[in-house]
Amino acid sequence: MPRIILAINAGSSSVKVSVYDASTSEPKELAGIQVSGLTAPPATLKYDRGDEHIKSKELQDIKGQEGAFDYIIKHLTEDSGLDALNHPDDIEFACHRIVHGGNYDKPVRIDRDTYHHLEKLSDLAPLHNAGALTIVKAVHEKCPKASNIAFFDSAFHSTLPLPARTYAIDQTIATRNGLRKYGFHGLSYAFITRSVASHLNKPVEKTNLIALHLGSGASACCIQNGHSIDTSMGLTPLAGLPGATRSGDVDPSLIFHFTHDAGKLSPSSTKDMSITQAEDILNKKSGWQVLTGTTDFGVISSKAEQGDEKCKLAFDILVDRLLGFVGSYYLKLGGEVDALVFAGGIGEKGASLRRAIVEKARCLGFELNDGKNEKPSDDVVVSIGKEGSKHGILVCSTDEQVEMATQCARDADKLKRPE
Ligand SMILES: Nc1ncnc2c1ncn2[C@@H]1O[C@H](COP(=O)(O)OP(=O)(O)O)[C@@H](O)[C@H]1O
Ligand SMILES: CC(=O)OP(=O)(O)O
Ligand SMILES: [Mg+2]
Repeated sequence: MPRIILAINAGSSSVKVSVYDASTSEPKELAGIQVSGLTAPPATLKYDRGDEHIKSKELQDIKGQEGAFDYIIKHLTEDSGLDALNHPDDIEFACHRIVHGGNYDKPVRIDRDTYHHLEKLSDLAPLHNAGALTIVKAVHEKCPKASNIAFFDSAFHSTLPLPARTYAIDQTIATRNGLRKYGFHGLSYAFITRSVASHLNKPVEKTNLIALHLGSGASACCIQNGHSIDTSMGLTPLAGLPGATRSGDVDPSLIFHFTHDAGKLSPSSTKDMSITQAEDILNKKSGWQVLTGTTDFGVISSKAEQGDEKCKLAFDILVDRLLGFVGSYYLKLGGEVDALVFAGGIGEKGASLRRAIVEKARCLGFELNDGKNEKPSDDVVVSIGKEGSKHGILVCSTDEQVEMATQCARDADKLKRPE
């Protein structure tokens, strides 16, 4: 029997699942399925298995994350081309990307206690945790034989030094309420660190990177000797860089001048998650969407080039904020930087954004190979730097699902539910 791992990445509006055979040491991807558009129906299906590809197929009557997961399990078990998975009982592990993991510094099997603990953290990641926990519940019901494992986006940053993780506030209250920098996108940064070290032929423990994960949510990470020593997100994924619908850093007093109702409960609160008007505005009603009318940074970049003023401002804001983190992390690494790494949808596809950043970082010894920047190859890690320049510049096709499956296969004996 093959060892089947399902790696599940539940976003606020989509559920992505990859299926792996982990019978051998490196998990092999058998299929990838994604149901998107859950907040703006009709939902759409994307499916890839070998030569079989379905793109943007409209689905009717899919309700929420649970409905999407039901559909996904049915599709996978009924696909006659996916021999290894014919029944939900064939799934040995279900790996869940949980964005906020509080003090957890490694993956854990989800039992009743961990589940309730994670429920309490939902308020701190209002776009993410509640959706992921809905899927944990669905797997528990639909795939009773699977071991449910939580992989935390915050775990990679458990190495943050005290000054980097501490806010300058009353420490009694900070400790009591767990108010510190946690940092996120850690599964992606773990994948990036492992893949880039292997590309550079260096041990992970000697690899220093400035890594940028730029997707719907965007963050930067300073990696020294393979460990996170600083990152731009904070107590919640709102801090740092702006994103699709997030403001990123603002003066903390700003919200009280924006609305008199900042502390009131937002109508988008649910029984599983309470969220204030302030959190609603800064997490869901800000960022690229309100500045330009679209969340697609590809559209923003090309309109900016054509002279659209709103898009140009949004593009320049991201460049401005990114330069702040690149400069800061360069100093924190004492200039000993193996590479500046671009990842996530915007980092991987946004040639003009990469060009704008590297032009300004030229004074630090970063130089671009323009041809490679315009058309990086499909490899997992691609160099786009000029040969002979002081520091490397890389594009990494990051993959949070592969990272979960790899860690799960490595520690399978420890993570598996006792019979
Ligand atoms: N050609 C492009 N140039 C710049 N950004 C792009 C391009 N194509 C897509 N993107 C951006 O990539 C984002 C998706 O990144 P991804 O990492 O897949 O997001 P998520 O955080 O939802 O997983 C889209 O929202 C879009 O803004
Ligand atoms: C942590 C986070 O912001 O994740 P995403 O970019 O997937 O929304
Ligand atoms: Mg993402």
